Amino acid sequence: MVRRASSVPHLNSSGGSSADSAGTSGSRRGRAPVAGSRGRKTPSTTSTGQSQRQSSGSSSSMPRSRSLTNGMRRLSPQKGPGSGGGGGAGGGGSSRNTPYFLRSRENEIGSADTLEIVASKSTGSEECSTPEDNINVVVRVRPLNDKEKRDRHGSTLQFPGNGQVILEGNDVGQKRSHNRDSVRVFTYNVVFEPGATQEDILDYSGIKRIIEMGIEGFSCTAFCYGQTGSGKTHTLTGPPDLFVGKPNPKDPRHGLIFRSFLYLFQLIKNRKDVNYVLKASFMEIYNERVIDLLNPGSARKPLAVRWSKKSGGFFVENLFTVDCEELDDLLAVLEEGMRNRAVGSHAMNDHSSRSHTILTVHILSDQQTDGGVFLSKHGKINFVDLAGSELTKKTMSEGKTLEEANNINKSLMVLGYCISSLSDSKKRMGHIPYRDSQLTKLLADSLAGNGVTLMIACVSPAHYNHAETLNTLRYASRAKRIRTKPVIKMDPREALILSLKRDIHALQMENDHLKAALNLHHQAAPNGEPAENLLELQLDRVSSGGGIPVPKVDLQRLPELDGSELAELVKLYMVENESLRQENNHLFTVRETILRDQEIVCRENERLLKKLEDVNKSNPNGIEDIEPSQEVQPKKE
Ligand SMILES: Nc1ncnc2c1ncn2[C@@H]1O[C@H](COP(=O)(O)OP(=O)(O)OP(=O)(O)O)[C@@H](O)[C@H]1O
Repeated sequence: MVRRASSVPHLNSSGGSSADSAGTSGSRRGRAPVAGSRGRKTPSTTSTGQSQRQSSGSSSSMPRSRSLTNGMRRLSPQKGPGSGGGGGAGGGGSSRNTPYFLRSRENEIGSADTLEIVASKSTGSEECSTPEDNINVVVRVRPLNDKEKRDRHGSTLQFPGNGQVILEGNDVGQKRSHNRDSVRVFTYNVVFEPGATQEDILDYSGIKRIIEMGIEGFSCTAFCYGQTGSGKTHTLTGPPDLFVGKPNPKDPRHGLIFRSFLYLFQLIKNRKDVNYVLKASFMEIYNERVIDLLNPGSARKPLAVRWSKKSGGFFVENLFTVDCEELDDLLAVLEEGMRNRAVGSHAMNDHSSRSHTILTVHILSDQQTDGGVFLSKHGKINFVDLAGSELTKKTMSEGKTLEEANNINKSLMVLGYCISSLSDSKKRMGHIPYRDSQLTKLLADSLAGNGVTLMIACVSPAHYNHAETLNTLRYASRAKRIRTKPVIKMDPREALILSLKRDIHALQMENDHLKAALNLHHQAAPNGEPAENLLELQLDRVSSGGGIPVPKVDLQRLPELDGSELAELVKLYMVENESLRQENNHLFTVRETILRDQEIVCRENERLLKKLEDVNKSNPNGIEDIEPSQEVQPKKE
């Protein structure tokens, strides 16, 4: 049974979907990588150190099993249905009906349709922004697993619809107050019940909007948060056995990252007017050390996290960034990283992620604007799979696993502090402890800054996880209060030129419009009227006042210009701007004068008509002079 979102709230709890039941056999580690499993060519890789990227032609430094397409290519995608802004298969505009196990508040799923980019008007602006918005938070509830079913663990969650989830009961071991279970209601943008499929997450979580905005040049992040074993990795990548051997792209268990890649390529292929270059990196934060998952090396040497004055954010020095010319290249990055990430086993999850991972897709685009200026943007999408919070007593962690758990819990605690401070309107202006963990340093921009963020909170419905589920739901509620203001960051020189160009374009249009309007008046004016002479005179003055040559600029050449050339260019634009402004003011004055003259003529006409009427009235039997053309011809029978 499938219903539209608007009717969802009236329905009861879910039925399951077998399509999404995940197998858990196999291992992510210790298997031989499948080189060239997709028939790819040798990868071209670069390692980034902030803005300066070191070329790394050495094949020894390449990820072991990756086999990516060589070189960077500017795609010339073909236009097809759904092109232009990525509305195509996107966001909330899916043609499929909303499944009944998805509890959504109406209009909460974003898509590019709702995206309104507000270009800053001020000269020298470095950014295009959208209005301030809250972080989009959705909740996914996994099904009870076999063990939980065997042990007869009941569900502690209910789904009344309308984006709500009800948590019933008390923490195991806690005394019940007044013999009554407590009931807590939480509301999110969307709640995915246990029967939701991987495809539902793509269609209804808002990830499509994230991808569309990434393409538009925004910095976007999708992250999964939740206790260990709650389904974060399952949601983002699918079960681990998908990455063993040759992956089957049609497997319905593929997670959000795989599906997002497909969607991303579908969108950019439809944009004929833009050249795209994609690059990807994949890292993990393991015990507070950042490891490059595309180039871990045998020693798994950690990379440094540094502050960039230029971008005003943290970055990982010397992180590999792989050029991804084709979809297969991106998928190879995902597979390679999944094989290299740290996975362990404990009492609550056989394949527990022991690290936080961040897979980043950089989307560089070049688009020629109406004014002939090339506009380049750098959007990115981070997919963050957080390690799960865990109660070490429950997971029975010890030794290495215990150390990992402590680090995981510590960094999640710092993330919690940051989220809590950012969600408080007073505290958000104060100190936010981003620097206290590598994770928060690298997520700072996504959480507070100019990015677009989707949080998928994963929870278990089992009663014995009540405390952890409550924690996650509270965490998610807090995150929902965080407001961000997505901004496209641009090169300041490009932004300045673009802004001036935009002004000139608007003034030019105004100018054309005024001239056309004046020309109409000109034609309408009776011959010999003084207004015509005045108009000609004025228009002569206007056209002789212009004539400043419009400098042609290719933004790609901007970096080659030195300071004085750039200053000269900006000066020319400003002069042209000023001249157009003056010309337009002048045209406005001319128009005013003509309108005034017209009014005088109209009034004069009215006066004459009135006079004629009076004459006719005073001479009712008089013979009227009738023009020959106005004579009435006798009608022929
Ligand atoms: N929606 C789901 N449908 C079917 N199985 C699921 C679902 N979510 C999770 N699982 C299964 O539950 C188990 C734990 O999931 P997963 O490893 O994704 O949890 P996690 O939150 O990433 O845990 P950790 O933090 O320990 O890494 C896996 O066997 C996974 O396949």
